[in-house]
Parts: sequence; C-alpha cells; structure tokens
Amino acid sequence: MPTITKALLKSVEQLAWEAGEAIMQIYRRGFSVEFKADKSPLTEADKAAHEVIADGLQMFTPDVPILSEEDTQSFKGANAHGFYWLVDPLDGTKEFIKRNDEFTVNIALIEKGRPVLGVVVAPALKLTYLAAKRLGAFKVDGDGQWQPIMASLPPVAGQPWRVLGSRSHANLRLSAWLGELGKHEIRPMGSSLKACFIAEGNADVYPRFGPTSLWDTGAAQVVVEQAGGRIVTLDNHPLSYATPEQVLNPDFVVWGRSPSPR
Ligand SMILES: Nc1ncnc2c1ncn2[C@@H]1O[C@H](COP(=O)(O)O)[C@@H](OP(=O)(O)O)[C@H]1O
Ligand SMILES: [Mg+2]
Repeated sequence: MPTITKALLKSVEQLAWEAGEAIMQIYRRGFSVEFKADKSPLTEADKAAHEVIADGLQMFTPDVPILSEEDTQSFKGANAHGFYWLVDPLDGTKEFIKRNDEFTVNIALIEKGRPVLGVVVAPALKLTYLAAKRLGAFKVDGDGQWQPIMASLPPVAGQPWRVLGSRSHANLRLSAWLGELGKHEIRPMGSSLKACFIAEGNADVYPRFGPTSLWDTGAAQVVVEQAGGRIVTLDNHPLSYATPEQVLNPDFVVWGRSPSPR
C-alpha cells in the first residue's frame, strides 16, 4: 500500500520527466501518426512514454495496478486497499502532431475513487506541476525547487472571467454556458495544462462540455484541489474515479478559488 510522501511525489516527478524526455526525442526527430479505432491519433511518442511510466511505476509499487490510456486491457481494477495508478502518457496528442508544444505527461494515484497524488509535466514548455493530499500543490521553478501555487479568486466586478477552452471541442452548449457566465475572454489551450493554469491562478475557469477520460483529469485534479480550486460535474460533485471500468468523464468545470457563481 503506497504511503503518500514527498519522496513518492519526487519519484513520480522524475519518472514523468523521463517519459517527457522520451517524448521530446521523438518530437525533435519527427514521427508518423496512426489512428485508433475511435479515430483518435496515436504516435510512437504515446507508446514510448507509456513504456517508461509503466516500467517505473511497476518498480515503485509492484502491488498497485496501472490504468493507462495506452494499456486499458491489462487493468483489472484497484487493489484490495482501493489504490491504482491512472496514466495519460501523452495528453494532447493533437497538439503534439500540430507541434504547438501544448502536450503533457499525466500520472495520478487514486485511493478509493479519489485522486490523491498527481504530476503533470509539459516537456516542450519545461513546466511541471505536482501535488498530493496533505502536501499541497506546487510548480517546479527553473532551479528544480517546488514553489507552492494557489488558484485565483473570481474576477472583481467589471473584470472579465479568464476562460480556458480546448482547441478541439467548442460546441453550442458551451456557448450557452459562457453566455450565462457573463463578461469573459477565452484563451484556447491543449491538454491538462488548462487545469494547471487554473491551479496557478493564471485563469479563472475551464468548462469542458465534450468527451474526456479519467486519465485526462486525474493528475490535474489533485493539483487544482490542493491549490484551492475544484473540478466538478455540472451538479457540483468532484469528478470521481471510483468506477474505472467506465473510463469516460461526465461534462465538468474547473473553477479557481471560488464558489460557482450560479
Ligand atoms: N471522442 C473522445 N472520446 C474520449 N476522449 C476524447 C475524445 N475526444 C477528445 N478526447 C480527450 O480529450 C483530450 C484532448 O483534450 P484537449 O482538446 O482539451 O486538448 C484527448 O487527449 P489525448 O490527446 O491524450 O487523446 C482525449 O483524451
Ligand atoms: Mg488525454
């Protein structure tokens, strides 16, 4: 049973960066793109990062099963204590293919349906966010030091909401929701970076009305929650990881340090 310590968080940080290096080698030299059965793109980099992470986690915690976007077949459920690792080895594959740098490595530890430790690395942007229950949320600075981060309070009267949105998933329901939110400005961004930007106070809200899977949100959810924000369903419950045999998330909203305005 893993104990959630700074040492474990540090090991996962290093592992995410090893996967990030594997991704960057492929990013620099060029790659071909395949399409999965659901028509989503897959590159050598997704697979290489998965191998690095799966091998590393297996060494740290041989008794904790792994659910990865690139290997859903071998996952048979959480262990007897309710733990499993949840991994998106390369989130933002479309951004990777477009070469706009907005892709991330995501590793989360789930305990009894809740994410309790998370690391998000954006290797091309040299950004690292990490967090764990009772330890807090941090961004790693240029010297490798963990600097605490905190989400923003909502904008003061008259100021626009700083909204983040997917580059690929705008739709009518989102437009209606934004209409109700009020004055806002939208910045498009790929991958789990959006939630990390909320966690560090660089944006106020990220509504996601389109498909995502558990591995897209698990790691960033720990970062957001430990920074004082929330990732919640439209009826205001934190996203749950209790039924990993059902990998799709419901629609959700990432908020900073504020109650929902509605
Ligand atoms: N039809 C679909 N079903 C499930 N998840 C989807 C999806 N379309 C997009 N996603 C998820 O949305 C992620 C991209 O989000 P964004 O548009 O915010 O960058 C994808 O990450 P991957 O790149 O890891 O596949 C994928 O997990
Ligand atoms: Mg993803």
